[in-house]
Amino acid sequence: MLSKTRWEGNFNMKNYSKYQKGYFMPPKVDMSWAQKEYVEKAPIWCSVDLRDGNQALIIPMSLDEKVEFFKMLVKIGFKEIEVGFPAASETEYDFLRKLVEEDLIPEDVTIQVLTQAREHIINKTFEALAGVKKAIVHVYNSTSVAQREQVFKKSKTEIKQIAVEGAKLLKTLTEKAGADYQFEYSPESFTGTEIEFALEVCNAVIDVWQPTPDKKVIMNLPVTVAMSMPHVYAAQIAYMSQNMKCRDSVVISLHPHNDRGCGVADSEMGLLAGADRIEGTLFGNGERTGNADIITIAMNMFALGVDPKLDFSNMPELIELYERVTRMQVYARQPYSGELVFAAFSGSHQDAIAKGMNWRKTEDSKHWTVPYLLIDPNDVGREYDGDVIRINSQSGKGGVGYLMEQKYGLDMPKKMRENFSYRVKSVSDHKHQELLPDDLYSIFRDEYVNVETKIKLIDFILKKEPDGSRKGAVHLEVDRKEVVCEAVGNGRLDAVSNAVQGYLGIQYSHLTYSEHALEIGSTSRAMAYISITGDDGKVIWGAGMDTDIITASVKALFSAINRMIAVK
Ligand SMILES: CC(=O)SCCNC(=O)CCNC(=O)[C@H](O)C(C)(C)COP(=O)(O)OP(=O)(O)OC[C@H]1O[C@@H](n2cnc3c(N)ncnc32)[C@H](O)[C@@H]1OP(=O)(O)O
Ligand SMILES: CC(C)C(=O)C(=O)O
Repeated sequence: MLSKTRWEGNFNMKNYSKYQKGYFMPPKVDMSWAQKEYVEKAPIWCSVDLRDGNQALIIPMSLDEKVEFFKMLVKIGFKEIEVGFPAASETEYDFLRKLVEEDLIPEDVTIQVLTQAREHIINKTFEALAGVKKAIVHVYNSTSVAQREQVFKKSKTEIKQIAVEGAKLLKTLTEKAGADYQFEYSPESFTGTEIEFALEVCNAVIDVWQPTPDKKVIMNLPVTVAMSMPHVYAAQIAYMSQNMKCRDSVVISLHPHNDRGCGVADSEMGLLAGADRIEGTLFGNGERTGNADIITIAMNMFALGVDPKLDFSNMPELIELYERVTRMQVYARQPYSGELVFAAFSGSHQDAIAKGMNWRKTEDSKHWTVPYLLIDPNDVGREYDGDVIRINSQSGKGGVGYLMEQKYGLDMPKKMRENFSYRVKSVSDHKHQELLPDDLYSIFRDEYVNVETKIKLIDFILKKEPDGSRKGAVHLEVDRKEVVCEAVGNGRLDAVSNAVQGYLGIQYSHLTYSEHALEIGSTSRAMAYISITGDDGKVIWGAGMDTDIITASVKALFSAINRMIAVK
């Protein structure tokens, strides 16, 4: 958390005229891509976690941490991985060497390295690549108005020359190494560059590299800093895609940062507008507000029925590793991965989810349509019990009942669920905290099951009369004194009920009753639920648990009676 003193100063939100549009619309704007509804096929994914993500960390990853992260990226299914900026530091350099020397790069994975378009940095990068036969060498220089004026203090021609010289050096050194490297160029700060100039620089680099459809180059058009709404970026991508030289020999790649919170939207719209490849990171880690979150882009495809060709089925494992090695945190509401993204605390959501889940069981529906859940949490390794229905004072009977049924096999009557859920809400409200399933079970057990505060069942013997009624005796303990009462009734429960009402001088009506087995087998127990209505009209619920079903029902009755007496 930022310390309070950091916030002292003169802030002026009225000063918005200080800001102006820093992006450039293409000379011809084509928005036909906006007719497409969704991204129909997985792009080429390139993880830049180990470079862009890593360079933004307070403490960059150690060598071992980078190796662990790399293995996870491979497991997820990335085929292109930017492993670092080998000229940046010893760790970056050594990491690349370790991958090579310990043969950690699978056959079907291509590593990528980043270099500035500066001779000594490129030389150092190639030194680090010694012995690597297949790689993507990615060179960049800034082309934006601001960088030209303020940082490089160079003309457009000079800036283009930096790119061209860098491109030439990559070609020369690759030929010298006899390697099969693919080339990538980024007009860094593309979003602040006049679009025609960006195109001119890219085309000049293409002229140097002379790609063919069999040997494509990658032109990466980064949102180094997000400056516009996503449709503007997409219009820029459409223009670049339509006007770039040798388009069939060029892979158009996107690398959106998230300054405006639109990294994912920029990526998706850019793909619709003609891009082929996405550079991004897991959970959107990266400079400032981060890079585009590849998990979200991929899972958005998945949620529309498209195979994203990346596997996020074990999100909890991924989060554990990511948080440990980056020392960052996955935000609780991060799409698809945050702790709370499948959680429903509010009653009406829980009720709809519980009904939706039950509907799926009976309807055998092919497509996932459960309300409030975009995807099935199970698909990304999340549990319905602990992750979806979560209980606090906003919860309702639907969710509470669903949890009690799923977790403990307790199928309470609907009205009892309601009664219990109000009890649960009250506990949560007063404690001001979330309640876990075990807390719910404790409340249920303490409040409703085998309650013996005033009267306790010791035994009962009832015989069936020729007319079908029951007659006999009930052995009770009342206020710790043993008593035996005569019992007569239509059935066993009715007989016991009549005996107790007579002995205690109380009255109630409208007895409702239901029961079910708790476990299957010889040692199985039964659970019975009973409600009684007092002469004040109040409905009181009780539950009884026993190995014998009749005893369970009598205990449920006694629970209800004891609870009724307690509130009087
Ligand atoms: C948007 C992005 O994320 S791009 C990637 C950024 N990532 C990083 O910078 C992390 C790794 N970088 C580093 O470790 C260091 O910057 C190094 C080792 C690469 C270079 O270090 P240094 O040369 O000491 O410093 P620095 O990067 O500040 O160099 C600045 C000089 O390079 C020039 N420069 C910067 N980027 C480029 C580029 N892409 N191409 C050509 N020249 C460049 C600047 O104009 C400046 O020139 P000047 O010395 O004439 O003023
Ligand atoms: C090097 C480039 C692609 C970059 O990281 C950026 O522009 O954000």
